[in-house]
Amino acid sequence: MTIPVLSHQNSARASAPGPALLINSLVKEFKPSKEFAAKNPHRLTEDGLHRAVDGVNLTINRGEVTVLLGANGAGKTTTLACAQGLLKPDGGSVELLGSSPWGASPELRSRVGIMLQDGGLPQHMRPIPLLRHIARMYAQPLDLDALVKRLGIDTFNGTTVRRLSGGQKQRVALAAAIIGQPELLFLDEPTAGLDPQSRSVVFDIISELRDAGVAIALTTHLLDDAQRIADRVFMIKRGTVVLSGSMAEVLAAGGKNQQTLTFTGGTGLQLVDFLPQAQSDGLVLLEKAAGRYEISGDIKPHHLVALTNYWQKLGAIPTEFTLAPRTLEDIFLELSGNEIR
Ligand SMILES: Nc1ncnc2c1ncn2[C@@H]1O[C@H](COP(=O)(O)OP(=O)(O)OP(=O)(O)O)[C@@H](O)[C@H]1O
Repeated sequence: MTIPVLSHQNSARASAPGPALLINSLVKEFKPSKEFAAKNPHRLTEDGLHRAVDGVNLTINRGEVTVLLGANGAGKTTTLACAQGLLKPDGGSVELLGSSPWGASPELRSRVGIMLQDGGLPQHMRPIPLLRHIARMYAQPLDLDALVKRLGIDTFNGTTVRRLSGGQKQRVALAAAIIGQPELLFLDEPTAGLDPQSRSVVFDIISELRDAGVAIALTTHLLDDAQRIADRVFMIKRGTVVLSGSMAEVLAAGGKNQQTLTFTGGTGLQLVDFLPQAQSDGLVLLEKAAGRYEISGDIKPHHLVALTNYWQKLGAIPTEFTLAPRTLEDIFLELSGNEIR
């Protein structure tokens, strides 16, 4: 099932000139909390401020899903709040559908859909009356009955927003963000907390919106989901973009022939035991958990031969063995480090 009406209106928008959102050299500073200032003196400006966004350049194209990645506190929400006109930056510029987002006209606002992390929905209303109310604010809303059925909202309409589960609130928040047929859609963690069925429906809806020409800016910590859905990636670390490009470019960053081999075997294995030349070939072996290993790098056929010879000598085979290209998660962890923020 696809979302009715959607393609009709948005296909014309997909060919509108220029990107849907253009952010140039964006800077946003906050007065830091005492705790932040004490723990991070090196991250304060000369004026004692915390520069949460430090020169971000970002483009969101029509007909594409763009994902913003970054550890907690990296500056994603602040960047998007500036882009949406909710925060005034201290430097740089933002063009939202060709105009400034600050003091934006109701007409401009009606072309932008925003799904917030906490839903931002009135707590006392039931979902369908709430969505009907929101739909009335738009000139050409989506077919409410079809949307509600698609997202399974009809199955919990007897409950007010306050009492909905996290995943149910997410679905209502998504419906509220797209019902006005936005040209540019901001989705904050759209698949967090969803069960597999709802997650799959949300993926399908996002793909259909993208195919209909909607520009989608998405933040998520679910890197599998990001890799599955996004066309373009911006990775933010401490307020600056550290990696950007198409998904294919980002996955190829740092070497095209990077792969990860995972297997389970006896504990305490040393790389040199079974792959004598592996270290000089630049491979890295990690024992991720007891008896569970990960070899990463430019893995060649002779490495696999050495590995199977080793197992033949032992008279054993691993209980699990996978060889896969580097994932977005591998790249994210390399760039953002393992430290918790
Ligand atoms: N109003 C504010 N006053 C002071 N500091 C703030 C304010 N808003 C955000 N910050 C700080 O700015 C930094 C960036 O926060 P932001 O919410 O943009 O991060 P994020 O990348 O969205 O993180 P998360 O993944 O946890 O949502 C954080 O250190 C945060 O504490």
